[in-house]
Amino acid sequence: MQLSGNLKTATTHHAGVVMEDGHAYLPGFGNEFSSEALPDALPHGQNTPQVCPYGLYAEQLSGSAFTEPRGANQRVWLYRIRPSVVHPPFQRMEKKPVAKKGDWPAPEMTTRWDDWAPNPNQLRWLPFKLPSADEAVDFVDGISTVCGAGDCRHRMGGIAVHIYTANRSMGDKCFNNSDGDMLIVPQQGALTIRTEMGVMKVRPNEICVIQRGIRFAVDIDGTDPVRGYICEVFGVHFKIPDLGPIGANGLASPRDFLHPVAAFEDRKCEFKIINKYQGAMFETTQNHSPFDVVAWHGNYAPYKYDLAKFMVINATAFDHADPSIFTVLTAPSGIPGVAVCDFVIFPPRWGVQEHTFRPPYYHRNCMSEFMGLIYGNYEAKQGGFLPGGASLHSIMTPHGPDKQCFDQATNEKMQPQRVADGTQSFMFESSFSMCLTKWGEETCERVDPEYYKCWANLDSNFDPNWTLEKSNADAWLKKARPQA
Ligand SMILES: O=C(O)Cc1cc(O)ccc1O
Ligand SMILES: [Fe+2]
Repeated sequence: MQLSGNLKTATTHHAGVVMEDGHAYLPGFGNEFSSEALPDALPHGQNTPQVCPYGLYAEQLSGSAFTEPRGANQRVWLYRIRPSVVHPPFQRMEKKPVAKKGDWPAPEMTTRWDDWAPNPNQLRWLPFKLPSADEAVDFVDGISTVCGAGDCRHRMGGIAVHIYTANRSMGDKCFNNSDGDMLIVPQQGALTIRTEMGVMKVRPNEICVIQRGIRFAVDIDGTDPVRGYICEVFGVHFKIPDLGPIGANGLASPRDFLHPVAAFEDRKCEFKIINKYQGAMFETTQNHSPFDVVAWHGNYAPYKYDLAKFMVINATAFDHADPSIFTVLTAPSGIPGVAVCDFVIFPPRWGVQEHTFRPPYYHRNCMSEFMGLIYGNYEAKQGGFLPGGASLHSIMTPHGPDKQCFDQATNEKMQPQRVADGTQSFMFESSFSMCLTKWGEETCERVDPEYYKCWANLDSNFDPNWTLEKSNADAWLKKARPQA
């Protein structure tokens, strides 16, 4: 398969499974993979022979401390044409000038959380602006930070939520994020992502994770603008959640996580490496492609996942289950059950509960909830929350269904009905109290000042003369005990 330049993919027993996007992948969450683009490029029986096959260099990329327990230990061995260290020194990148053309706001990626004042209000963003045709913006140049918290300089964890927009491919330029793992959620337009481990195509309603330090370049089809969301986590890695009483099957299945197969290019060229290190951007230009890994083995590799494959588990009798039942991936903090980030989706499904206010309940949470919409609409807000937009309900910030949703859900006939058909919304739920950035609250010019009004007409329905007998409210409980 010819992918770009003289990129060659695996042709051996490590060839992976060719999926309908035309690329080959290695399935299985957390597996130990082996992949070689040329036969016998992986050394047999050892990692570092005196001379590697094909004259390749062996290089280890560690995603965990050497001494972490086996279940948490992540590393990959790369067999490459040149070691990554062959590059001129990185230079600090100039701050980008404010965009003049169109009304697309100049992007700003940051991990400085104290530059902007806190705001405890409910926030909603209209769809983030896309670059106009006369602005050439690639994926890494088009990233802006909306909110986040925590420190990328230690392993205690942290989170940053970014929006990306782009209308150009990165070409001979790649991104090396030294700070965190990136969960990328395309909302508009497909991404073809070249990585050191191979190529992945990620379309809207698919997501991918590219771990810290893995070099990657994002290409797009033509110049149609793309947009999406990124959740960057510091010091931790995403994993699929434990299932507890659900059993051995359900939610996201390990076999549906797809990793690229080895693909390399042996190309002399001016190749720019962008390095985000301690929140600052650096660049260098080397004289060859960094995508020169002929073979690799290990368990530290990017992956993609199709959200349509999520096996939904939900309440089938009464009441509304907490959204944790929809967790696709979790980046755990050190505290049991507490996440740096849970990636939660609200997938199409049946709603069948009876005697129940079916939409999300009103609540205040000790977690931050950042939501995005890939397509369609969100079940608790039929209007205003639009694809490519977002909302943030911060720690202890009250929120819940809007007036229209409340009225509908309190009057609707309790029969099975499809929920969220033709839609896909998601949430980055974090135990961190996230700070807004200047870009997020001001520069992007997308904060909807009217948001609070969607709850304003939720009037009192209080009836002091209400009685249990008159209301017959417990009839359904009695029905469940016919012998009594
Ligand atoms: O606030 C939201 O819309 C997200 C959410 C959904 C849900 O089903 C229950 C709780 C919750 O926070
Ligand atoms: Fe919520």
